[in-house]
Amino acid sequence: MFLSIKKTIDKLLNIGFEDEFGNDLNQKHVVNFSYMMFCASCLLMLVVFSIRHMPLAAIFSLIGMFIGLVGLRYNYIGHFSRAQLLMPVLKISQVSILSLFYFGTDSGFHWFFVSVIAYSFVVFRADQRFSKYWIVCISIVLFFVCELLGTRGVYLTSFEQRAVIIFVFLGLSFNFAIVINLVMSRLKSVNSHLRTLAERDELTGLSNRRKVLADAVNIFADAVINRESCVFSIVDLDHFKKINDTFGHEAGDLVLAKVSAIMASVIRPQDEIGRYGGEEFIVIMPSTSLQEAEVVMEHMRQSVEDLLIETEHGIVIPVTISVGLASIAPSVSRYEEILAQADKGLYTAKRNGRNRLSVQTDYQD
Ligand SMILES: Nc1nc2c(ncn2[C@@H]2O[C@H](COP(=O)(O)OP(=O)(O)OP(=O)(O)O)[C@@H](O)[C@H]2O)c(=O)[nH]1
Repeated sequence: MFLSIKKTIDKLLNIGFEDEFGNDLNQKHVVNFSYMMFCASCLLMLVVFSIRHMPLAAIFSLIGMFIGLVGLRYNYIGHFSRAQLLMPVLKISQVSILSLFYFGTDSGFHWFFVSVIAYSFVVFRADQRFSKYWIVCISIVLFFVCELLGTRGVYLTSFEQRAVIIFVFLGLSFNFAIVINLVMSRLKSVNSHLRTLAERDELTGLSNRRKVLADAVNIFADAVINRESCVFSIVDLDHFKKINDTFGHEAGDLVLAKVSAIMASVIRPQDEIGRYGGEEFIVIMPSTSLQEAEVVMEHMRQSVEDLLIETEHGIVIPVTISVGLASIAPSVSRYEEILAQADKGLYTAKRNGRNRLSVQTDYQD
């Protein structure tokens, strides 16, 4: 149930926004949330004033709610700056009027100025310092005005005033809980997006060099600790320069993307693949013997050879790969040694005519 409430709140806060990673998205969510809270409070006051037969105050609440909806709409249709600025103006007016003239300052209703200050710090960017500090200053001054004037609630009994204090406490807690939650979950999603960007190769969608080498370190360490076999393989597209020269760089990119996709689809779930650089890739196969690795890589070689890559002019580009393989050995203490060995295997495969595998076993070379 808690999850479905959270999902509904998330959906509400996301209305009007794509799941993007723009700078302002977090602020937009907080602005959305603030308007929703503001409209809900206006609705509540409308009910209270109607029950208490206070038509003028009820009309004010209605107008407040209408302006709140206008602000919400500004946010949805992209007038973010207007929405951003209108909110604190509304909130400051609402808190001042209700605190001074209705609830009385004994109710502590003016503590809601704290939420205005928090809003300013979350929503305004560094280049909007001027607005931010003005709003903060006005909120602080009005808070002290309320505190010093000490007006009594005109229409409230002392019991009702206590109820307002509890309402202020709960309202502020809810406000802070949601705003902090919004900021934190936004930070988390931006973080994971940045990590994906930092670890992915843009063209092929595979792990980039940094990520695949980090995987290599971890898999190598696990293999050493568990005394298991593991195989590193380096894959290189054959005559790729010729492909670029004949069909153009764009066609070359297309070939890289297609070959990467097919290679990623034929490796096993436990294997890791990444772009080492240019038209070179690394495949790491943990807990795998050389014979098993050969089967996987031969399947890959065949799948690439069978691949039909057509240019936009309908010309089929023939593409093959050469593969060097090397397995962990008792004498090896660094993963770079297996990689260097696999690279020797690749060199042999190229020298022997390309479109083939070459297993390198002799670390003495
Ligand atoms: N289109 C495209 N080309 C790239 C990219 N990265 C590297 N290249 C090209 O890949 C080519 C690699 O050429 P070489 O290293 O001579 O290798 P090769 O032509 O594949 O020859 P062999 O490896 O000996 O079969 C160079 O022309 C690079 O410009 C890329 O991201 N996109």
